[in-house]
Amino acid sequence: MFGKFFSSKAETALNSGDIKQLIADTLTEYRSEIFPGGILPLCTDFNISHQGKKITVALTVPFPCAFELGQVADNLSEALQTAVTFDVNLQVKPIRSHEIAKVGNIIAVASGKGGVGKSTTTVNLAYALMAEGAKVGILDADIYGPSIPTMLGLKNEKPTSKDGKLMTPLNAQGLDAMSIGFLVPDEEATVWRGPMASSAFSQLLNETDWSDLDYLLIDMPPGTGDIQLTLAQKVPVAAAVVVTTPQDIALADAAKGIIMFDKVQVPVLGVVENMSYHLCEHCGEKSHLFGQGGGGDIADSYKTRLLGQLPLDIAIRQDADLGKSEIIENSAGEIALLYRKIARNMAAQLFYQLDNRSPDTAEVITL
Ligand SMILES: Nc1ncnc2c1ncn2[C@@H]1O[C@H](COP(=O)(O)OP(=O)(O)OP(=O)(O)O)[C@@H](O)[C@H]1O
Repeated sequence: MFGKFFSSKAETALNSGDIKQLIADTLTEYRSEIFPGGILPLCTDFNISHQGKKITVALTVPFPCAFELGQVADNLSEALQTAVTFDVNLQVKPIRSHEIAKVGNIIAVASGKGGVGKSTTTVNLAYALMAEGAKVGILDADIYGPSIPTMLGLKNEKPTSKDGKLMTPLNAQGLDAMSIGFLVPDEEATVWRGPMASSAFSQLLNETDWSDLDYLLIDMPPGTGDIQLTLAQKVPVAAAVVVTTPQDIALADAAKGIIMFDKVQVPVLGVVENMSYHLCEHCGEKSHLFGQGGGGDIADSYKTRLLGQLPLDIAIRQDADLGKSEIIENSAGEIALLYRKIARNMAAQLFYQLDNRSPDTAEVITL
């Protein structure tokens, strides 16, 4: 794209009109998994300004995508031999209306089978969405085995209340977090029966003073029984993501999860295949310990998509145990980038699946 433009301009220097056109063309013609129709047609605001040799492109986008926009800005800087920075304003539209103040889209993270890494994935996707530019909260609905407090490094913390009515969520390096594990000892919640567990969960959701959030991720209890069905029905969930591992038994349960959300008319954004492969730390060879291709097959069979695959990696397990996340600890590492890609896919899917209006084309404002 750049080559075509520059060769047509031959030896002449680019004026500010040319630069504006090049940036607009680049953003219009750019294609990727999350921008199948380009970037500019999705922007509700777009403005280019020059300060000396620096060019700032201000744009408003409907889902978080900081990493990809950063790459586009780098390519433009190189092509124009001038520093191009994007000033990104994120405006995520709430898809489903509900009464929970200040919360945008609620996304359930579910798994048919226990132990597939659902909570680990929820925490990392929450940090990944944040790294991509969104304001994010996490609500632990895994009443019978709340692991979120440990994974966020908040094991012995307790929420407080400013007004004696609403609880202030805990802050985990920028994430709003709430869990039954903050309020009652694990042994106590384990013996609760279905109705008590679901009313405790409703209270957590409704009586928390959430910050302004673009997304609230809910770590669902594993399985597809009554409690999961009740939660899926009662909570105003905009969409769901199903986490699985590639083993047949996990895939069969993941399918049940997709069917459950279908039944309650909650759209499934896609499947995340966790522990997909292991990379040998010596030779770098990829081995598929639990089988290959299962997540993609199940996504195809149930007309959803594979949002991404994550390795079985000791760093993921160690971080989870220590209340850390690769997205913060090693933000440029391969694992952090994989989670961020899945987070972008998930957010983009939510936008495309549920917002089928043909997007307005933003006007290009003069330099
Ligand atoms: N990709 C991964 N690589 C290595 N270890 C992982 C990975 N994902 C999860 N784990 C580890 O697997 C174990 C189970 O993970 P986790 O608690 O997230 O599963 P879960 O599906 O939420 O379980 P449940 O809902 O049944 O409590 C944890 O020790 C976690 O650190």
